[in-house]
Amino acid sequence: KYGKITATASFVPSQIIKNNDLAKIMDTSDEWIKSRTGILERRMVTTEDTSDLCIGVAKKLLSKSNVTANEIDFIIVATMTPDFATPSVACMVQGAICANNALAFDLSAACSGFVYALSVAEKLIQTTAQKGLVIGGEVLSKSLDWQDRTTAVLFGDGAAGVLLEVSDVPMIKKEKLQADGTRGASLTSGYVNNSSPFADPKGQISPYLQMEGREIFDFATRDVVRAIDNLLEEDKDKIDFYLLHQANSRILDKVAKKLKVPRERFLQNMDRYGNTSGASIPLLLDEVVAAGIVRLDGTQNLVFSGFGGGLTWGVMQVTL
Ligand SMILES: O=C(O)C1CCN(c2ccc(-c3cc(CO)ccc3Cl)cn2)CC1
Repeated sequence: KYGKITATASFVPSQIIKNNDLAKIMDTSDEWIKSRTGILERRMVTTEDTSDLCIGVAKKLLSKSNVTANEIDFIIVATMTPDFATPSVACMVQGAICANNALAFDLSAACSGFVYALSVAEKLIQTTAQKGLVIGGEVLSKSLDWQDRTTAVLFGDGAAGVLLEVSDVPMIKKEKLQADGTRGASLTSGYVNNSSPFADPKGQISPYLQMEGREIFDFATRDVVRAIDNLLEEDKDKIDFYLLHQANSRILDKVAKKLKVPRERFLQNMDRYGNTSGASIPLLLDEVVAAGIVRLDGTQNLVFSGFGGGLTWGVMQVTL
């Protein structure tokens, strides 16, 4: 028994924020953002929260397939920006679509979240489950320090996901999920300071996203490249498309070069969405499936690779 992606869907806020919209409120420019990241615009919520975006994805996945909500056995949401610590976004989705037979939990692996979640979901199918939803969803705009131009311009809001159903054909050919907590301080977000009347109010830690950009950039172009190389070995040329976490187009340039793979095999849409962390890979997948570039007919070999906070990184070779 294996998991197979039988549908993809995405749900993004309607508000588009262009680079020049940011240049109006902080000391940055379209030129800087475009040249250093490849980002031209991104979506930002007005009133929606992560649960709203993920519920939108779930509803679309059900309507695109002939699967009913009570047939869903599990819902996993990969997010680093949940509405609440509890209830999980996954539980909020479960309630909203009345998937009353589904277990539901959030998975916290930042930009590796979708790959981690897809791997875990596949294990549920290999043991007991038949059908489930794997969704990556973020409202990063609520985590950003809007006084810090080095991070505020990089991120966007959005959600996307897949319907996974049991199949006799293996989808995941190879996978490797990794973490390095000793480097976790390079990318932090969402710290909640203790405010108990009995606590010692030690130095307050910022609740906003903070990133050592150079460290993370180097991590992406070293550790992640090594992980992809080690996993694929001689399969590199068999891969039709690489769907990497959409953090920065210059990173895709460097990774393609180091892997000696044509750059055009590295699909991208961060130009229109920015870095949407756990949503970035499913958002890209849904777009290229909708465009007919990727087909869910078992004829194409893809690589999914997420990398980011934790630090975490994950590589998966799939045949969709
Ligand atoms: O060119 C410059 O000065 C700067 C240099 C730093 N840059 C970076 C650095 C790191 C990331 C990034 C972030 C995450 C978090 O999801 C994950 C993975 C990555 Cl590789 C994105 N951009 C932007 C342009």
